[in-house]
Amino acid sequence: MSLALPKQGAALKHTITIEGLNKSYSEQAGAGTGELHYIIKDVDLVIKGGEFFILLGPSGCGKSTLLNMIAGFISKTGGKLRLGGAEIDKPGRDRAVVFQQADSSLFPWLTVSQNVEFGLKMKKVPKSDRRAVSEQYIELVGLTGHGDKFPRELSGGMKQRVQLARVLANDPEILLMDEPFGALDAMTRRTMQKELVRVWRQTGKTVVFVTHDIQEAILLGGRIGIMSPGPSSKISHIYDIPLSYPREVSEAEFYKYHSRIQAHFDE
Ligand SMILES: Nc1ncnc2c1ncn2[C@@H]1O[C@H](COP(=O)(O)OP(=O)(O)OP(=O)(O)O)[C@@H](O)[C@H]1O
Repeated sequence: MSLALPKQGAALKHTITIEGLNKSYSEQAGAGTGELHYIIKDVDLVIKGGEFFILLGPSGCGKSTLLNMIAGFISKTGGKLRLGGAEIDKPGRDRAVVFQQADSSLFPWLTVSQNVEFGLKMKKVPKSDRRAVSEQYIELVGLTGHGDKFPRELSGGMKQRVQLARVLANDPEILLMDEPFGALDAMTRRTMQKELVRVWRQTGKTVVFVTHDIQEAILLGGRIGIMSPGPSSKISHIYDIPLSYPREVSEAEFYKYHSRIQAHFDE
C-alpha cells in the first residue's frame, strides 16, 4: 500500500458538499408540542478532498451531529449532503470515524497488530499482506515493538494511536475525528496532534476534525469552520489558517488568529 498524495480527480471525488443541511427532531416526549427542534439548520459548507478541516464550536452546538451525518450514522431531515457526486445516506468504507475514547472501539481480546488488521481480515486480505500493512501503520503512529501487546497493557495515548493505525490500515479517504485527543493529558495530546499532521501530510487524506479547543483548531487546521451556539446551529464563519507546519502557540501569527477566533466566543 502506498502513502502517495491523491491526484486532483481523487480530490474532487472526495469533496464533501453540504447545502442547506438540517437536522431536526420533533418534540413529542411529555408535554411536548410536536414542534420541530433544529440541532443544525441551513448549514452550507464545502470541504475539499485532501483538506484538514476543523469544526469548532461550543459544547452542544451540534458538531458531533454534523460529523455523524457526514459519516452516514445520522440521517438528515433536509438539504443536501454529498460526497463527490453521491448523496450520503449510509456509512461507507471511504469514511472512518475516530472517537474520543479508544477503549470503546478496540477489541480487548485482540493484540495491537490484530486490532489494526481486523478490517483487512474482514475484507479477506491474506494474512501476510495484512501483517505487512499493520506493521507499516504501527510504525507510522510510533508503536513499533508494541504489536503483540493487548489494549490493557497500553496507556491512553497508545490506545488512541492504535485506533488511528487501525483506521488508517483500512485506507479510508476521509478521516472523521470527534475530539479524538480530548481525553489525553496535555503532553500526549501535543504528540498525537503532531503525529496526525504528519500522517495527514504524508497520506493526503481528507480530515474533518471536531474540537471545542481554539488552540488545537489553529495548531491543526488548514481551515476552521466556526459553528454558532445551538439550537439551529450553522457555520457562522470560516477562517483560512495559512501558517506553515509544525505550528507553535508562541508564534505571533498564531496569537493573532487565536484572539480573532476567541472573540466569537466572547460575544
Ligand atoms: N437523538 C437526539 N434527540 C434530540 N436531541 C438530540 C439528539 N442527539 C443530540 N441531541 C441534541 O443536539 C445538540 C447537539 O449535540 P452534539 O452532540 O451534536 O453537540 P456537540 O457540539 O458535539 O457537543 P459536545 O462538544 O458537548 O460534544 C445537543 O443539544 C443535544 O442535546
